[in-house]
Amino acid sequence: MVTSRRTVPPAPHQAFPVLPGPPVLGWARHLRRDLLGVLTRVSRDSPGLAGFKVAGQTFAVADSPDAIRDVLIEKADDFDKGRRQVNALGPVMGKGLLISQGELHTRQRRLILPHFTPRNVRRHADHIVAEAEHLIDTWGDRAEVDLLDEMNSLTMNIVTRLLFSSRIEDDRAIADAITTVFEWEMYALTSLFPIPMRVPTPRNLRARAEIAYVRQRLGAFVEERRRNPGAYSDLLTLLMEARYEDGTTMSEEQLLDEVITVWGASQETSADAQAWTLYLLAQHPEVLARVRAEIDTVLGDRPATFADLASLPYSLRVFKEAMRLYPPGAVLMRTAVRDTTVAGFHVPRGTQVFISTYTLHRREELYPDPERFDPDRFTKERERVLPKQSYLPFGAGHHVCVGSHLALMEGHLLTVTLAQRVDVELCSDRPVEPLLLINLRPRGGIPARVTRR
Ligand code: HEM
Repeated sequence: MVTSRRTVPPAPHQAFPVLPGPPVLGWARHLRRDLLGVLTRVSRDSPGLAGFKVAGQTFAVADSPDAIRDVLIEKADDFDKGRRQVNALGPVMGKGLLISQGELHTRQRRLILPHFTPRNVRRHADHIVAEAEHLIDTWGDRAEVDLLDEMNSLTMNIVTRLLFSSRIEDDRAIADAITTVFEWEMYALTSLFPIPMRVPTPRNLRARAEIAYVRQRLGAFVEERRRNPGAYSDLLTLLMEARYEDGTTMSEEQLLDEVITVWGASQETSADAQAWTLYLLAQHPEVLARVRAEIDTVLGDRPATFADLASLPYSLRVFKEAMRLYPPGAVLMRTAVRDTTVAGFHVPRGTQVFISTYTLHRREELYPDPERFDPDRFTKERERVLPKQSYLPFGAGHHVCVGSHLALMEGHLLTVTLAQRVDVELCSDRPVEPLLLINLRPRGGIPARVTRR
């Protein structure tokens, strides 16, 4: 049965509890080095909203369905993305959807969302499976690989193909550039006093160069399209042709910001989710056996199509459960723009709130024995009785993931295709730790042997 940890509601205007920390700088050092650790400690006895201090400033952590519902939905107008987040992500994404706000955000979402409805993402299913089969071919009969690298190049090829009808062949350079950019963004998000990008420190100069590289690589696709209109029919074409209510199209700059946002928001998240899914399957042969039994019945040896997915429910549960344990968007951030209340607690204007899906997804009262990998938590019957906002791999509210239908379809197809075609054996028994680098990736990658079945 699902129960709430909090039994007595807080008195009106009561402050949320704050975790005692080291004197003076508080949790500053931990914030940079081990944000997940801090969130886990804050969450331990938290009534859903609790805080920790960094150099006299209080950060709040929301990780119960009630508290998260208030921040992201009920009182969403009392929060914005905050200066820290806009400063950290703005140099890459400009005014793209993920960090734009207010009217611009509403207008852009209206333009972009129709291209990602369940009906419209179906057409990408065959491309996704073809890219997975192509990757598996490159492994031959047997190979030693890093699953994270491989999933990164797979999802990069998928999104590049959907957006640009093309491949980014030398993807290592762009993947490394993205890692450097994410490192800079984490620094800007979690440092006490991050030095703004415009100041030419060695760290900033390195990040600037990589950002310029990524924007230039993706910008080249847009330029090519301008030179050859009519030659393609892909997501970029649809975004270029999309019209606002007044009949105009996106400006050149806004288009590039949105392309980079969609590309950036979809690529690494999907790679991390898939790498964690393979990792968990490799450790749970009984789960893998059920996935394969389902595949044998429905597909045999033929490739999966969109039409098969409804008959492969267990494989989808596996992917969902992997994202419960390792949600790529493990921490979302918001800032209170006025005094407000969250889960009954007073939250002063200016408070930065970490929405921790990582600890939400591990709350014992929602997910008994939370560390256990148990895909049957997501049977239809059990999903139906989960309280709303208990499972948030795609966030919620105004900024909920635009690509959630595409991401679920992609994760489902890739889980099926990889389980169908290869055996995965981990090279080490040591548990792989999660690393929060904007997204939740496996720290140090996942070395593994893949063998064609
Ligand atoms: C497993 C894969 C994915 C995960 C876990 C994921 C997760 C998320 C989360 C948690 C947010 C909300 C961020 C916030 O509230 O601050 C988000 C936003 C977003 N996602 Fe995804 N995402 C995934 C795949 C995709 C894909 C395939 C696309 C491609 C279209 C995409 C595009 C976006 C965009 C554009 C936003 C910003 C929406 C807005 O701010 O209005 N994502 N995603």
